Amino acid sequence: MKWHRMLAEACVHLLEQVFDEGKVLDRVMGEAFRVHPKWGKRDRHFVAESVWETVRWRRALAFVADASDSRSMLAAWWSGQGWILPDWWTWEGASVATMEGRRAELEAQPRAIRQSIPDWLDLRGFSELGEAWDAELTALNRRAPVCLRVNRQRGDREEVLAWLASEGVKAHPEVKLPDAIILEGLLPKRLASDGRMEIQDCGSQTVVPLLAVEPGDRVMDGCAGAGGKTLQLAADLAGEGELVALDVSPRKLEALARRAKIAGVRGLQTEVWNSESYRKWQGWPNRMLLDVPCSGLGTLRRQPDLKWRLSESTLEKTRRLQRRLLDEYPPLLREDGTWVYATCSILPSENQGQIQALLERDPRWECVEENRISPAGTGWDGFYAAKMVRRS
Ligand SMILES: C[S@@+](CC[C@H](N)C(=O)[O-])C[C@H]1O[C@@H](n2cnc3c(N)ncnc32)[C@H](O)[C@@H]1O
Repeated sequence: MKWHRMLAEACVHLLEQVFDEGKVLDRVMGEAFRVHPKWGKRDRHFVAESVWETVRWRRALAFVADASDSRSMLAAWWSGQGWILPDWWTWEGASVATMEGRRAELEAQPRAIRQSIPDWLDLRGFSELGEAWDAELTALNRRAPVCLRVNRQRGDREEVLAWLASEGVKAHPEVKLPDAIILEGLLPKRLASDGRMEIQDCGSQTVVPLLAVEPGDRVMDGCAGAGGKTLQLAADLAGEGELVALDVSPRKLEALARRAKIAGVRGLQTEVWNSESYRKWQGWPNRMLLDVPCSGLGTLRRQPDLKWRLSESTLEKTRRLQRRLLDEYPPLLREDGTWVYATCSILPSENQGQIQALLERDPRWECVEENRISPAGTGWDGFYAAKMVRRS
């Protein structure tokens, strides 16, 4: 292991932005790579892995180091990799030898420490999921591979796999899903915006098929964001039918429009949700996706900083928004319409709990199918989707 002092110090600076300033890890890393174009592949790998894994294992590393400052936690992470720390690396916490002993004690610590999550979240998860919570946390603490969804409008999976192989990218199909490819490394940046495929986790790819969109449908994506699922809906429409993507964020809709152009999507309208939207779209869609804002707990593998930013009060605020969207959007549907409620959470209070509560306050609806993607059961991100129709 060859140490570069500037890179090690950069890790501290990045961790402070995440832990002390509450910044989003993914953005912090993206910005760091942008302002340090001279960092080579190995440098970037060292910084990304050190920072990412220290964020993921923050609490466990603080236990091992017996201190919670970033330098100590990094020392705990690096020494845990078997690396000999350089003399110039100083930290407040335990010595490397003491850390060895404390590492051996980690398994006997309470779940919140060994699985590295805040106490309130551990209580919440256990109260909702019971014994299954521990296994879900284990799965959510693993590193996630890059998953792709083949854009069927631009080619089939075999063609994309052959093309990736010709570009030197190792990949294999996910046999349980029709369009999914799992990479055995990272996707080179120059291939990412090709339009033949989108980066989309396997769990996420299970939501849109539940809506059973067919060419000719009028589809509304009510919380489209930057359009991961809108593009999948467009592929199901195969250029026949209409698709409107709504969101409260103009910035996300602009990103969606850019992605849609690259993917060759036709007939897509985007609209920032406003006071007129409700009247304008009344009775228009026969298919609707409501991929609502949620805690994002099912995606902790990909955004481990989330667990340090969430709180019981933000969770409650999110659940209130989910309830409001469940009341506001589905009445827009045509009489014979079908809609799907989805989250990337594994908490029943954001999932089946919201659907149950809706059925109690509005008996017009009926849930005809549910899909719960457990990270422990699948190795994918956690998702929930409920297919809803009007009660006959
Ligand atoms: C889970 S994200 C959507 C992710 C997206 N469907 C995808 O697959 O990439 C939820 C989205 O709901 C949006 N949102 C929040 N409040 C909304 C509202 N009242 N109406 C429409 N969208 C809203 C957020 O801006 C966010 O982009």
